Amino acid sequence: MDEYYQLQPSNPNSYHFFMYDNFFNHVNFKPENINILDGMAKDWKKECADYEAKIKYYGRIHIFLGGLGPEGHIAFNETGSTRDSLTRKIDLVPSTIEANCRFFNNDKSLVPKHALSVGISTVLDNSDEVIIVVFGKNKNWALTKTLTEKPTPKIPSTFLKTSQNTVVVADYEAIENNYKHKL
Ligand SMILES: N[C@@H]1[C@@H](O)[C@H](O)[C@@H](COP(=O)(O)O)O[C@@H]1O
Repeated sequence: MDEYYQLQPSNPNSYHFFMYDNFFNHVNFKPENINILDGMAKDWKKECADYEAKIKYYGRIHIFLGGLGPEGHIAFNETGSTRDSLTRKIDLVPSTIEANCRFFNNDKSLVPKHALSVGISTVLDNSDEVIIVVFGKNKNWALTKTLTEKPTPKIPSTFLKTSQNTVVVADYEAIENNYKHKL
């Protein structure tokens, strides 16, 4: 769904590396059937447009499987992302850089400041099913807002409610919080 901008695929913190290390290296997918945004693309606009075109060419995505950012992002759709957003380059917000610096020796200066990401429309309008997994206490706020707020670009995950085909899977820590009474 997303990749850091200008981070080599061989970098252990890239989503390329993560996906190969945790999944693709253990299954027998044909390489030509693996499609991850190229964060190193010289022309990021073309890369993003080509990604959208490829999805349209194949018809639909059967399942999007993603997580939830601490301030309510889906993939890297940060605050301000609109319901009709498509694949594009995104400026990461401070809370995302803060949350992800745990993978970069806890050094915020090492976290890329931009990413390529599918948009909200890309996810919700092109898929049969969206599964969002939400684990941990630091997702309390975002999960509560996702479930209780009206859809708003301020918290892009609230747009999940505009699709009939979204399933949220959360652990107890993500649900049990100060906002529990509102759920
Ligand atoms: N770009 C990714 C998102 O796609 C992911 O949803 C989020 C939450 O990940 P996790 O569930 O591992 O906390 O982290 C990053 O910001």
